[in-house]
Amino acid sequence: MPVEEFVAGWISGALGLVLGHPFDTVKVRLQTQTTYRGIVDCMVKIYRHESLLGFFKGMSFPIASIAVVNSVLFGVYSNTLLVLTATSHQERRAQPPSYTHIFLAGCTGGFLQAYCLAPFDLIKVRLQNQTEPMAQPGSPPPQYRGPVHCAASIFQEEGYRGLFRGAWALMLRDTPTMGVYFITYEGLCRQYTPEGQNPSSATVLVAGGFAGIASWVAATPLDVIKSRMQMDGLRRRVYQGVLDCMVSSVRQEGLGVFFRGVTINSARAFPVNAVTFLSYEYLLRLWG
Ligand SMILES: CN(C)C(=N)NCCC[C@H](N)C(=O)O
Repeated sequence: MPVEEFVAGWISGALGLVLGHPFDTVKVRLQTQTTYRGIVDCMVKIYRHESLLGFFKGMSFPIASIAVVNSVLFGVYSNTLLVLTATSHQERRAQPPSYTHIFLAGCTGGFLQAYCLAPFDLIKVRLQNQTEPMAQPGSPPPQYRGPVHCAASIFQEEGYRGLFRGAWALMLRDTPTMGVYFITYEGLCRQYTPEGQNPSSATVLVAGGFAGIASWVAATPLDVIKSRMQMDGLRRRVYQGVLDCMVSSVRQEGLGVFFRGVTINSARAFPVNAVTFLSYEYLLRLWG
């Protein structure tokens, strides 16, 4: 099994993650807390109460986990295409796979990455939702002192299964939307690249950016539900499951709830995924 795709997926994912984390913090707050009036209000409040560091809460863990998660996504995607079409990454420009194969490979990558991502994403969301200022002498300590403490507390209170809270919503979110992600990327690259050639850096940046936006617009409804399921049970259980969370969220907040965070998700998705795909393609060409 070729491993370059796994390594390239890891490095490119880490670059994208650092760039996108401040947007991600604002998004998670908007989706799970009602104290903010919008993106700007949320950013101003985070900056005033928690300083610039507030935007980077919960980042150390995703940086470590991106090694697993993004490499699983890109590695499984590419190796599934290899099984389906018997072409390696280098051969695919000359013999492009069908969109059905690309979609199936993307869904497979998304499904498997969601399983690896679930505990890391839960810890990230719990840490991002802590509104206490960081390292202020005299202020009450936050519930979780850091990612390891957060993981240990969840494990102690809720057992191994607690670490997978929201995992179903995450799998439902990621399986089809990763198909959308790779189809958009490949479709745009093919559209703007002469047959048989590699796409230019500008094409990769634009196609990667739009692939990120398309997949996140499709993913946002389940992203909201996923974040709520992950925050559920901190004091008492509110939702019985994914469906119950959807129904009660719509009852209380209307259909618009499914698009909470869509603007910030899209603003984050463009630069993150432009950089992710550019570094991924660059590394594979370097090693190929
Ligand atoms: C849930 N969806 C839609 C996605 N994860 N889409 C692919 C983008 C992956 C990238 N690491 C990012 O975080 O934007």
